[in-house]
Amino acid sequence: MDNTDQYLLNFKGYNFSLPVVDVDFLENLEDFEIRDDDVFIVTYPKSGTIWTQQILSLIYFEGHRSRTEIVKTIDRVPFLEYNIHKMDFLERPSPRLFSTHLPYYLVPKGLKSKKAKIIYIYRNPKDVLTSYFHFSNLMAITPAANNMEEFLGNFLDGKVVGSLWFDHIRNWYKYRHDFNILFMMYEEMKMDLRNSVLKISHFLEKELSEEDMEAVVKQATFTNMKSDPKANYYDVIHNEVGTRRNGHFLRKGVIGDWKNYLTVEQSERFDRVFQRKMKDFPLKFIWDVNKE
Ligand SMILES: Nc1ncnc2c1ncn2[C@@H]1O[C@H](COP(=O)(O)OS(=O)(=O)O)[C@@H](OP(=O)(O)O)[C@H]1O
Repeated sequence: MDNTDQYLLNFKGYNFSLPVVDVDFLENLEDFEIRDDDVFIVTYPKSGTIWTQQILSLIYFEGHRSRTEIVKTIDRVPFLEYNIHKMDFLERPSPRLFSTHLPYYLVPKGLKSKKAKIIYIYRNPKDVLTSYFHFSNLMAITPAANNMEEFLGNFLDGKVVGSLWFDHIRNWYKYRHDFNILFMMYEEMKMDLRNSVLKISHFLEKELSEEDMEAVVKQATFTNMKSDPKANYYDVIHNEVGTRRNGHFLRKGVIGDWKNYLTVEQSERFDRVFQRKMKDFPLKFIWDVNKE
């Protein structure tokens, strides 16, 4: 994977996906006008973005809950910096929902008015790494990850889209008081989806009826999303962006899959870096279904 330059665009110290980013848009991103009722999902890649896109669009749009309006999740909650459908964001009716992988220092400054809401989803980084490894082999727009050893090195060096996982989460947390932000953990969503949807809807000040809550939870499960063409990105990855092989964006959706892919040595190497970079970091991580 020594051809990363073909795939990465480093802009102001952060790596974007070169084939799908619009540099002119990035140049003006700081001044992108934020509305008070905008909602942003912020994630490091492979941490639960599509899942939260689905949850938010189900919370906000009756037509999505009832399955009467056929709009793909990616168009309901588009990526700010990867606007692959060239949507006119200024024309979008409120409330606008967005996704982004941006680091805290590159987001539009209007978010600092603390009116628009941000939901930051984080996931244990060994599962992020594992999910990312598979994603890199699947997608044509990322450098193929020849083997885990090589990918681990790139991940730990931040030579991937999203740059360093450690910096992303640490800084979003450090500067959290500058924003109106809720931190949610992928593993908690996995272990108690209902309660997580409740937390998210409280934060969004969108109280759901019992019936609507049921509909959201049911349609946001891994199994349901995997078989729902609006929610599983099938079209986006296979017919638009392009893949190298067969595979699904919704791969396994479990906690602790890293144990099937990292050797003991690789895991220990990861631990050493994690301990060094994350010491004093207050958020806890769940690495395994059985232990924290
Ligand atoms: N409903 C649900 N439940 C549990 N897990 C889910 C769900 N939806 C998506 N996923 C898993 O999230 C991983 C993809 O992460 P992202 O959506 O953040 O990817 S991306 O950054 O937008 O490319 C990817 O993880 P892995 O399966 O481990 O590869 C998806 O399967």
